[in-house]
Amino acid sequence: STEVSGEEKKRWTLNDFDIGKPLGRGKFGHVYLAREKRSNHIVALKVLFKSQLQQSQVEHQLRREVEIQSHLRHPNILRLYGYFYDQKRVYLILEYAAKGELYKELQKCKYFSERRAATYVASLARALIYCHGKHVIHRDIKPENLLIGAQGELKIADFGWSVHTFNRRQTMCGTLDYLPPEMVESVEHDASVDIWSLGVLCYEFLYGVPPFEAKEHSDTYRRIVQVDLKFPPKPIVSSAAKDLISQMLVKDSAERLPLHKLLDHPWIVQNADPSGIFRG
Ligand SMILES: CC(C)NC(=O)[C@H]1CCC[C@H]1Nc1nc(Nc2ccc(C(=O)N(C)C3CCN(C)CC3)cc2)ncc1C(F)(F)F
Repeated sequence: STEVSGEEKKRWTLNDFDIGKPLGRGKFGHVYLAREKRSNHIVALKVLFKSQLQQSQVEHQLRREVEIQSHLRHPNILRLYGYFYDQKRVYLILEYAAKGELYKELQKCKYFSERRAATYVASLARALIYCHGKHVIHRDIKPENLLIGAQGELKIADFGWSVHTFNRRQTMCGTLDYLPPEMVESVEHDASVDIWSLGVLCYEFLYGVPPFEAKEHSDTYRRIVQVDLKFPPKPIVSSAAKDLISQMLVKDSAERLPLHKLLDHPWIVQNADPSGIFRG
């Protein structure tokens, strides 16, 4: 039937929630632990100030983030249950990730074991395969955008930079001729941008620093476009891991290792926990 379940139609308000401790600051406001009164469901409530959103002209980006993330259902993608707003703020009702922010965990550990890194990379690859299957590219895979669930599983969050690519041919019934430049350009990159970012993330999980880091932005830019990939002698990392990273950090996007092939790579097969949960 066309009837949607209550939750989609539901008009949320602040009165539906008991607000708990602050979890920290996001880009445009604070995030609080909260409990939905009727269901006692624990959520994270991200509060964004309209004034700041307007200043930074990110309203369209936020609308796209909400539209995209609310339709994605995957164990390694943070759920967006809904949103509401009042005079001054927009509230996002998000899944609560009990074990917090991955980048803090990486800072604490300096770098991860090969088993932990492979388990995380495999679960992210599965989440990205799911996204790409829905023509969604995340475009901003990095430690700051990853959270850890109660069982230690990774959750991709913050789809602020994601785009919904459509096959222009289907949408434009065959001809591209009538597309203005900005629409043709809008998807100049394809899903393989996420493969590159996952390769950078894998390197950072294992070495504690990203591969093309440099003091000046211009130097980082040059190292990226030249794919100036070097593996330091310490910490000691297996050649299988270096082989996988080398197959992902390839300049020609068509040559990057496809995500489904990543899941069959020896380093992943030998090190990743199939459940996506790192048990230490
Ligand atoms: C992806 C995005 C870019 N990042 C964010 O939005 C950030 C901005 C602030 C918080 C986080 N957003 C979320 N955080 C959680 N869980 C969480 C976070 C932090 C801790 C933690 O370590 N403490 C409270 C510690 C406890 C100990 N004290 C000392 C320090 C803080 C524990 C659980 N779940 C959902 C969200 C979400 F995303 F839904 F909002």
